[in-house]
Amino acid sequence: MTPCVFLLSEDPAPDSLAGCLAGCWSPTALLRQGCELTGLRAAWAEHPDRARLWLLACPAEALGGQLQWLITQDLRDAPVLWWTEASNDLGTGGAADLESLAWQAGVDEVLWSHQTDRHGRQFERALARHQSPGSLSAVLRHRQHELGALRASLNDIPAPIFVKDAEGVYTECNQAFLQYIGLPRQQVVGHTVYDIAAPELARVYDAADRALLASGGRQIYESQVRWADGHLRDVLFHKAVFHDAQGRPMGQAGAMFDITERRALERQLRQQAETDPLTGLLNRRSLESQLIPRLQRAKEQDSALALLVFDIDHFKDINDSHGHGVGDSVLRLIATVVRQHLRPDDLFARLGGDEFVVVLSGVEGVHSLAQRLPARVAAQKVNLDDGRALSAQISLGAVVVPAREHTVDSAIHAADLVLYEAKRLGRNQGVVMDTRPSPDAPALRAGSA
Ligand SMILES: Nc1nc2c(ncn2[C@@H]2O[C@H](COP(=O)(O)OP(=O)(O)OP(=O)(O)O)[C@@H](O)[C@H]2O)c(=O)[nH]1
Repeated sequence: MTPCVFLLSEDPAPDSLAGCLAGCWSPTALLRQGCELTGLRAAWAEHPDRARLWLLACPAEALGGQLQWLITQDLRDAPVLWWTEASNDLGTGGAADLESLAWQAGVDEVLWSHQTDRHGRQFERALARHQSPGSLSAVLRHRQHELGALRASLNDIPAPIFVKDAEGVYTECNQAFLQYIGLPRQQVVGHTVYDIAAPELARVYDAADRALLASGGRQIYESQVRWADGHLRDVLFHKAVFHDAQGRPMGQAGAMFDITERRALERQLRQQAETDPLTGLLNRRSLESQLIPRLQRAKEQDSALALLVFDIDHFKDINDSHGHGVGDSVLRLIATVVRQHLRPDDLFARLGGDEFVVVLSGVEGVHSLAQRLPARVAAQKVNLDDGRALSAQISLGAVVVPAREHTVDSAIHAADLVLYEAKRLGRNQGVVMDTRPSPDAPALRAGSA
């Protein structure tokens, strides 16, 4: 049966194509895009029983437009072959990319000009492949259409999406994924995470992939991904295993959600909720939440807790004489000075106003610290606007108490009582009360700066 070939082409069609077609198909069956639409429709309707085929001869940029035109004219019910000139510098990868692009656009088969001979055998074989409904080619065409449509939809989704086989080789990904990691498609599809990510991150992804394949089902986890600009971003992965007809895992598909900004905001909110904004120290609430488990551990080990409470002497006078701004500077300076004398595991909090608490990670050194801190604080100066300098002093009460006898509040209260004692003794000094049941433990020791 003589095929009815509808050629959509630049006008005129390339000579090389015309030459090829002349060998096999009647030129009367060729139509050009420039022809009258009514003429084209008439020609289309005239041959309903003959094998019909669209032959597009256009540059890659025009392909999508031509296919779209066929669809909008309701003329897209015959196979579409795309005849194209392969430029010499395209290379194998470039040709594969172009074919993939053509399939995504809805082309059934790509015919390269250099492969078509002057007798048109290429065209005949392609026609035979595409006109037999049960042929492998028709099935493949159907699949390619589906795949093309799927790829087009995946590319419309803003979240990066990827598909891997059971060996962890990427078999598909969308445009957002390529943009996210900053790699071209050919460096991703056909490769594994070890080819596209730094080894330490690749190991994390690979372990998660293996765990998911072993367990089946779905997986949601957070990890970091190096973005195209080189920065690490926080990413939430949603992944699922897919199976073949026999239920064997074939691979996994995943979507990535960038949660970097959300995590940063959470960190900021958590920090605001846990710290005193003026000094950056822990606030009362987070001191309690960190001290409760520490106290519990000390109880289990039947050990002691060393806790210091201090406040600024006559702080109200500083505020009244120099203003709240200077008072704030004094609070910040004292926080900085005291922090320099603590270890990383010590807890340091501003309870409110001019009252601070330190919980030492061990009891040793509490006496020397209690005596040293008032002297160190008194030695510091806050510069005033008028050129003068102001120094502040603190009074400090410290307790060493058996953990089993105390709650957080009672331990702070015990230290508060010792602080009053320091004030009563003349301020600007630290006093320590050790209530451990030890015969040689000194009950009360005071020291001034
Ligand atoms: N600048 C400043 N002052 C504060 C802040 N919070 C509380 N205050 C002030 O701290 C002062 C605490 O005063 P008092 O509790 O009377 O203590 P004091 O004057 O240090 O007296 P003694 O403790 O007996 O030496 C008050 O004037 C509060 O207004 C703050 O965040 N910044």
